Amino acid sequence: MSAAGRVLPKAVTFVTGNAKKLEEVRAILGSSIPFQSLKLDRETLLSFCPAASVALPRLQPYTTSIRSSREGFRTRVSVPELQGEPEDISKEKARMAASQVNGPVLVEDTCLCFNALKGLPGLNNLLKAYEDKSAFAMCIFSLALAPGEEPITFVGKTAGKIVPARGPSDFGWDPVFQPDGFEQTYAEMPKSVKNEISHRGKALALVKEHFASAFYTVQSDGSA
Ligand SMILES: O=c1[nH]c(=O)c2ncn([C@@H]3O[C@H](COP(=O)(O)OP(=O)(O)OP(=O)(O)O)[C@@H](O)[C@H]3O)c2[nH]1
Ligand SMILES: [Mg+2]
Repeated sequence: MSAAGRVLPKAVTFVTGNAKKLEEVRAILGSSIPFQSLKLDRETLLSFCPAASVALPRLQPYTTSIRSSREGFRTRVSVPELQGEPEDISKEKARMAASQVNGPVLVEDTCLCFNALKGLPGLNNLLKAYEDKSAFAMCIFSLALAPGEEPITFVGKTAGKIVPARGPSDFGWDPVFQPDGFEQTYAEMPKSVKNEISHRGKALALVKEHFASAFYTVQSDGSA
């Protein structure tokens, strides 16, 4: 059955505990799709989603607490961190979030992949042992239109290399990732340039295409 023309009960909720991600998603999406944002803590998420307590052990959960002042939040937030294949993680996040929000949600999972290694603290030291510094940044968005519905995924990848840190250090590994074809790291380049060529920008271009072809409409009482 096609989802085209489907009426959504409310605007899509982008669920994340990461203020920097939200900032970029807002800048990239603009008003192209109807969305709002929500920070969810792990306990709330789990309490609304009994199925998650079954799903989580399968994906080996652990909790990461973010000291939010670094990311611009006033309170300490705790978001669920799952381990597994990136696409599975992203989909699982979407399932849990859709149950909690009781409506359409968009989530994302991001990783910096260096051969078999993912973005780790002290990456440069770790990579000293390797001649090949090539890497790619990957972003997987998952859209769940309703609780219990199989999420749709959108993947964006940007190839580059790991370099000694350059530029502002307010967003994760941005200072050590230099995309191919550029002399600047993600952290050094203007935000508009990063958003155009980034893993996140590419994945969101697919999300936008999906919305453009699916013709979703949001019920006029969008606050429901
Ligand atoms: O330098 C960066 N440039 C980026 O463009 C970017 N996107 C994500 N990250 C970092 O990668 C880790 C796992 O990300 P992640 O997907 O698990 O997100 P998260 O747990 O922070 O938030 P969320 O899961 O609530 O959405 C987190 O430390 C994020 O800060 C980035 N770092
Ligand atoms: Mg996370």
